[in-house]
Amino acid sequence: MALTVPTRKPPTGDSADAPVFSVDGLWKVFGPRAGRIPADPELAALPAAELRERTGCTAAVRDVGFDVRKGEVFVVMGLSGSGKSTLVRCLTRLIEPTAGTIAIDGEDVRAMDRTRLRELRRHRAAMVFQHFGLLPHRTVLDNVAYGLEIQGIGRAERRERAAEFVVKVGLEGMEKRRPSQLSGGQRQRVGLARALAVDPEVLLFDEPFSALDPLIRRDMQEEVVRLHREEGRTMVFITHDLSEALKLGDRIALMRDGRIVQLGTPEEIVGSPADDYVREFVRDVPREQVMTVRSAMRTASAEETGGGPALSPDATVSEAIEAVARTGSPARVMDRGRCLGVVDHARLLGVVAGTTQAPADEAERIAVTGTDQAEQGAAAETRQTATAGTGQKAATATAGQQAAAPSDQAATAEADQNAPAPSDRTAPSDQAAAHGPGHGAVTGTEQAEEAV
Ligand SMILES: Nc1ncnc2c1ncn2[C@@H]1O[C@H](COP(=O)(O)OP(=O)(O)OP(=O)(O)O)[C@@H](O)[C@H]1O
Repeated sequence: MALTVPTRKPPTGDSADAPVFSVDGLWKVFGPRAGRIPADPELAALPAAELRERTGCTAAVRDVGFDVRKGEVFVVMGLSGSGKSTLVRCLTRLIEPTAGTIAIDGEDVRAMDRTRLRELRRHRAAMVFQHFGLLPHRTVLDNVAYGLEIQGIGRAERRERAAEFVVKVGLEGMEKRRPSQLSGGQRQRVGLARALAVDPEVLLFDEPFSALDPLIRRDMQEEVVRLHREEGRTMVFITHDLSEALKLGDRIALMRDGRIVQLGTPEEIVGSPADDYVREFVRDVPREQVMTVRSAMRTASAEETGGGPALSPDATVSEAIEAVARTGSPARVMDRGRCLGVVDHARLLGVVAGTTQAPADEAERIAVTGTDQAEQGAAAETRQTATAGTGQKAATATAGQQAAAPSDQAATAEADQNAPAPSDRTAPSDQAAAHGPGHGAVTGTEQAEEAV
């Protein structure tokens, strides 16, 4: 598996740790009398197959809690059917949760009325689907301007803003083309530009690149990283692709059977898997490309602090291997002029071999054994960074409004999921809401337009 994990920087400023989304005890159960499942400890504890057999219900999301912090790329990863899409759709109630709490900037999402919900989806937390659902008879520029149009922004202003985002995603000169005159990757860029143009606080991406061929996909991932780095927007990104998760995520929530089995930075997930399932999941990841030197360093001797190559605590083990191989001596891990520790051949090999401890544990150990107070402070700080692991990467964007529109419609029509449903698969409206255009719920772009 080839990986290029971008160097991460923690967000700065007082609001860096303020959650945008706060989720607690969230359940989504599909099926008859779904509400009884979370309320009954015995039913709630049943494995998926047994639950289905006994109640006819599927618990797609089971007692999930997490915060999405401002400015981070929060990746929801898991195999097909693990509950990723359901979870993310619950955030804006495109799927109605069965139990639990969801807040955006402290506001209770479950208490929102229809108008407030519409406002939430259009302006605050917009969804970008796998198929961006471009309007075939409109030009690139008008497709990008479309989200602004449904926000009621005047023609001149929306075209000006749209033009700005067309440039931003690298489509300058293609403004007058129609979607049929674009490649798959270029179409994705139009969708991304449209999302960005409406300027939401959070962008929710549902496997936006999974239909692209590998090269275009990599291109688009880099585009997202670049845009995030430039604009620092909060993003929630669903993927079933581990390398995509490691590349894009500041933190990753790994899902299995509706639960989050581990939530952590890529380094924490790869370096310290929570259980055998996660360990198996990350087995083939090239650890040296994900782990940083903070997980490999040891305390420096007095002699070592004085010389040798210098690396930042965020440098990857792979970068350190290069530095150590080039100079033949241990490399110092430096933070604002202080030597936090050193990495040598043995420590670096330990990471590659998977025998080195988790980053947080390691930083803690160094904090305890460090040679002076300053070093202790620095190591503790390092641990903080490793744990927080948020980044300045990535992008801004918004939901394609025409993607949001049909889902809006579907969600509005949606029945209360706690009400009896005829079968395991719940009401058609729920399915539409659940999967949006990318899953074929509302596929026609004209339909989308009408819906607005
Ligand atoms: N409308 C529905 N009615 C009944 N069960 C559903 C419904 N939607 C989803 N499910 C079930 O909920 C579980 C989680 O589905 P979900 O689509 O959230 O998974 P996912 O991880 O996003 O999968 P994929 O990667 O294949 O999109 C699955 O078992 C699925 O069959």
